[in-house]
Formats: sequence, C-alpha cells, structure tokens
Amino acid sequence: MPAFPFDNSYATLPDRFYTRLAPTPVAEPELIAVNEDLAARLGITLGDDREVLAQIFAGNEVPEGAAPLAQVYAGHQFGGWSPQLGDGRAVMLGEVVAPDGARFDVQLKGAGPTPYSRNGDGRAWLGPVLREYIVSEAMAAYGIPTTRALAAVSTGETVLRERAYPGAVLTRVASSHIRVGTFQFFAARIDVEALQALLDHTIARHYPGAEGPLGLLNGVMQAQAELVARWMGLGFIHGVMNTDNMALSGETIDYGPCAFMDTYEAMKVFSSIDQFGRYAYAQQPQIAAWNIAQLATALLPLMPDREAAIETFTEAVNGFAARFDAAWQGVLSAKLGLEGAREENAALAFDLLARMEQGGADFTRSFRALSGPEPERAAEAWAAPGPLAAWLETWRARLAEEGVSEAERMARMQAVNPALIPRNHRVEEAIQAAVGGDYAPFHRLNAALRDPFNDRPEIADLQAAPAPSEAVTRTFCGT
Ligand SMILES: Nc1ncnc2c1ncn2[C@@H]1O[C@H](COP(=O)(O)OP(=O)(O)OP(=O)(O)O)[C@@H](O)[C@H]1O
Repeated sequence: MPAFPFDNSYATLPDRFYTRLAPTPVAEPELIAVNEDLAARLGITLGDDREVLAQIFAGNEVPEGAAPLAQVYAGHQFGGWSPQLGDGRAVMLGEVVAPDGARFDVQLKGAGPTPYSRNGDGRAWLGPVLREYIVSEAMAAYGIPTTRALAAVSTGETVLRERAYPGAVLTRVASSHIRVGTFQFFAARIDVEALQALLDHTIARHYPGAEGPLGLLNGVMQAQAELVARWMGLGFIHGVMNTDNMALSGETIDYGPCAFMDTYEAMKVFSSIDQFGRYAYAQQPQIAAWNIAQLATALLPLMPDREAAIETFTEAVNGFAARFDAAWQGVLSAKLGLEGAREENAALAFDLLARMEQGGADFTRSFRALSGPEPERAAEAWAAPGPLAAWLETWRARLAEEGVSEAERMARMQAVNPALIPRNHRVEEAIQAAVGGDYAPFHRLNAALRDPFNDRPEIADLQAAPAPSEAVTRTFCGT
C-alpha cells in the first residue's frame, strides 16, 4: 500500500483559510505517469500496484494521514482585482515531510468542484495536465525553483471545453501553495489576525529568521528577482503572472499558457488571452515588481505606523529593479562563460540579444552553438544572419581577460545553456498523440528532458528549432 509521510500544518491555521473537503471520485482512473524519483525524494512509498496508485492520484481513495482541503485566495488577474478566488479545481491532500526534513504540499489538480469553483467544473483536461507535467519537470531538471509533477492520471471522464476532451488529474508538489493572493485575500478583509497567522506560517516555512513583514517582503523580492532572471535565461515566458500565480516560496507555479521561445523576440507573447502583452518576455521583471508591490500593500495592515510603513515598503519595492539587474547580469554572464554579475558582461549579452533579434535567431540553439567548439558558426542558422565577427572578438577578449580557457568556457556554457527545451510544437504533438491514446511521445519527451544539458543524436528532432510550418505561436489556458 502506498504510504505518505503526512504532517499537516496548513490545516492547523484557522478554518477561514480553507474548506475541508475530499476530492470528487472519477469514473475510471488510469495511471499515465508516476514520478518515482520525486516520490523517493519525498519519502513516499509507492508500492507497485498501478491500479491502487491510479485510485489515489485520481482522488478516488484518500491516503492515510491526509487532511484534504481547498485553499482560499484572491488576486489581481491581468491587473484587475478578483476578491474571491481559491482552489477551484485543486484539493490539497496534505503536507509531507521528506527524509531530509523539507516540507511539501501534495495537491491534486483537477480533483472536482470546491466552494471556490465559481462557474467552473473543477476539472482539468489531458492537455494542460501533460503540459504542466512536462514543463514543470523540465524546469526542475534545469535547477529552477518550481512546483513538481508527482503523477498524472486519466479519469475516463469527458471534460467540456471548446469541445469534449479526455479528463485528467495532475498531482502537483510544491514547497507550499501560499500566493501573493493568499495575503491579499485577508488584507482586503482587514483580517489582521489571519494576516499575522499567515505571516508567521510563511516565515517559518520559507524564510526562517526573517523579521516581520519587511523581512518577508525582502526575502520574497530576492527569490522572485532570481527566479525571473533564471526564466529569462532560458527564454521562458510564464504567460500569466497574476498575483495568485506568484508563490511566496519563489517557486514557478501555474504552467497554463507558459512557453519557451523558439525565435528570440524581446516582446514575445504566446498566451492567447494576453491581448496587450502585459506578460511578454521582457515585461516579466516589471510585472514581478508590480506583484511585489501588491504583496507590500497586503502586508500594510500588520504595520502599527501605516504612514512610516508606506515609506519603508516603497523604498524596499523600489529596490527590486537592482535585485533583478544583479540576478540578470549573473545569468547573462554565465550564459557567455563569463564570471560574476558584471555590467560589462551583461552589456555584451544585450548586444548579442539585439543581434539575435534582428537575425531571427533561435534562442536556445544560438546559445548552445556559442557553447560549442565553433562559436563562430553560431549565426549560420539564423533566418537573417548578420555579421557577428566584431561581437565574437569582443567576447573572446573578455574571456581572455577573465583567463577562461577554451575547455572551461565550453564546460561552463554547456552546463547552463540547455541542448533541449520543451518546445511548444513538441509539447503540442505529445498532447495530440495522447488525446488519440498514444502516450509514447509524452514519455519520450519527458525522458529526454531529464538530461537537458547533453547533446544526443537520438533526440536531435526534439532539439531542433521548428520549421516555420511547425512553429506553435499561440498557447491557450485551456483549463
Ligand atoms: N475548471 C475549473 N473549475 C473551477 N475553477 C477553475 C477551473 N479552472 C480554473 N479555475 C479557477 O480559476 C482561477 C484561476 O485559474 P488559473 O488557471 O490561474 O489556476 P489553475 O491553473 O487552476 O491553478 P493554479 O494557479 O493553482 O495552478 C483559480 O482560482 C482556479 O482554481
């Protein structure tokens, strides 16, 4: 029998933080995938009965020690205030404490209606479940803070969206599901007691030692500055950075309309609902700062002297840009095999990015080519290769200045510039095949993404940039 090392702390918060309820059972659960490595890391014993696992990860059977609940939150969605959100289709089974003492939420996404479902059906279809599985696990393989995918099951039920699709449930693991929107929910009600409890809980869980609201704010700012810089280093566009999708833990959460860019374009947008490009690639740091400002506002009721706090918090939030710049400079330097968060290295990278944009360069392939033995040929695959010679010369000079040998340059760069990303057209292909009953492309893509920094001839097709006819330029929340 599967066994989970549950120890539920969120459930000890006052009951206005959640609604206790069990997942709604589904008709015919079948296990699509279970992440054995992650289960081992969490101290979960799976056993080898796939049918039992399907029952558990579909929500048909609640494992021993679970305290299932749906969390309440609020949030700004595309800048507009939604006072009442919450887990509308997710049920947290409980928290597990891993053998190393780390604490994680285990949540079923697509587990049926909750009091926060509004008009939704509480369900998910196969597409978004597989997308989140693939992309969140890829992020983990890159070493980026992220929620993880423990399992995916099909439900044997139909979910109605723009048409009928097979239903599915994702088991998501997160170091917590506390969002900026969780704080906003209680701040909007001026529920100071709840805010204080949430502050204490969040600090204990994620920022031990942080002092009060300002300590938390600074911790979250640093985590988000680093996170967004790391996303951008991979050409990742989150796509829906609403305040309910910003986790206090600093993990990437909600893989709805996200995408990795193929061709580099600073203002690239994939999400079909992001009409005005609010969440475009290069907008992400500004949006993170905006979200942080909402967190600061939500923390204000905890401050005895409101006027003084507004001043302190404003100054702190204004510091986000410098935190981000430092993180971004570090990421860019590393991508070029250079050291440290140095402005001149970042300037060199900006120059390269401008040339890439003009040349219609594939983001991932270009950096990978620069990481190889013949960086001089990096621009050859660009749609409109411009002259790169002068740039290469300056770059080589910088490397020489830092005393980076050729072998060291390649080793460093190949460890941060991936050979493989979950390209949109490949993710779509895997989803389409799965809808038709063939999970092989999903499993192949997943397996390949476990080792994303090594070139292998057998995955050349997955590594390649899409031909113009293959490129997927739009993603849909398609919940
Ligand atoms: N099918 C659905 N039924 C009920 N509620 C839903 C459904 N889809 C989304 N929601 C709710 O709408 C809100 C916004 O949705 P969003 O797509 O950002 O979240 P999500 O992907 O469901 O969850 P998360 O942010 O936890 O990854 C959330 O409160 C979510 O629970």
